[in-house]
Amino acid sequence: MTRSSRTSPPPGTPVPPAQLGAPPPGSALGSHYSRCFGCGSDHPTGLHLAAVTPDSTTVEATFTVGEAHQGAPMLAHGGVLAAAMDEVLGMSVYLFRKPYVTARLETDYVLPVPVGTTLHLRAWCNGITGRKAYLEAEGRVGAPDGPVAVRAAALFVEVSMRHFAEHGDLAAITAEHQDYEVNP
Ligand SMILES: CCCCCCCCCC(=O)SCCNC(=O)CCNC(=O)[C@H](O)C(C)(C)COP(=O)(O)OP(=O)(O)OC[C@H]1O[C@@H](n2cnc3c(N)ncnc32)[C@H](O)[C@@H]1OP(=O)(O)O
Repeated sequence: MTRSSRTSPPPGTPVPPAQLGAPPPGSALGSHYSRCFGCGSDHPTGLHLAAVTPDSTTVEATFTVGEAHQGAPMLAHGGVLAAAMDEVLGMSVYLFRKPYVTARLETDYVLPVPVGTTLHLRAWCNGITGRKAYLEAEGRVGAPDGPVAVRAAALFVEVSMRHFAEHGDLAAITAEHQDYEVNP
């Protein structure tokens, strides 16, 4: 992956261990919001990512490219592929049990991805320092060890739950997802 300095952890940045309260190894990861474009089951044309954590610190997910996800005829749109990477990266940082948002997302498109392809996604953390989490992900065609089609590197920044209350619809999130206190 070609990463910029903004998505590369400073030397010595520790990779955090699995957190107390993280889903146990092998757990399926639910959606954080049913209308989320990435993981929501109620989104009619969303990505419907199905994800598990093998070890409580990384995420593996699948996403099948549908007709609603085209850019060129019968090929996945690059922005949709970036969204899939953003989602799996977000799922992985969420394993560290704090709210984060994407601050920067870098993507390498390595292969064209036809409609009907199942991408096998994997995301992991390269380090967390202060509010900044450095993450990486890849998407492989057809199988977990298939050819790499997409790579991503990202900086996520920790926010408080007030971020969602002030800028979005906190009630809609907390109605479905009650393991965060708004005013801890
Ligand atoms: C309970 C369920 C919750 C479910 C959550 C689902 C979330 C799903 C994930 C998403 O979809 S996120 C959506 C897309 N992202 C956003 O909408 C974020 C929009 N951006 C912001 O809100 C703010 O810019 C941000 C919170 C990221 C940072 O603003 P702040 O004012 O809080 O922090 P600040 O600007 O001081 O930055 C903190 C640090 O990050 C660094 N930083 C911020 N943005 C950066 C950037 N783009 N590139 C590099 N560094 C960046 C910044 O330089 C600084 O570094 P230092 O601490 O070393 O000084």
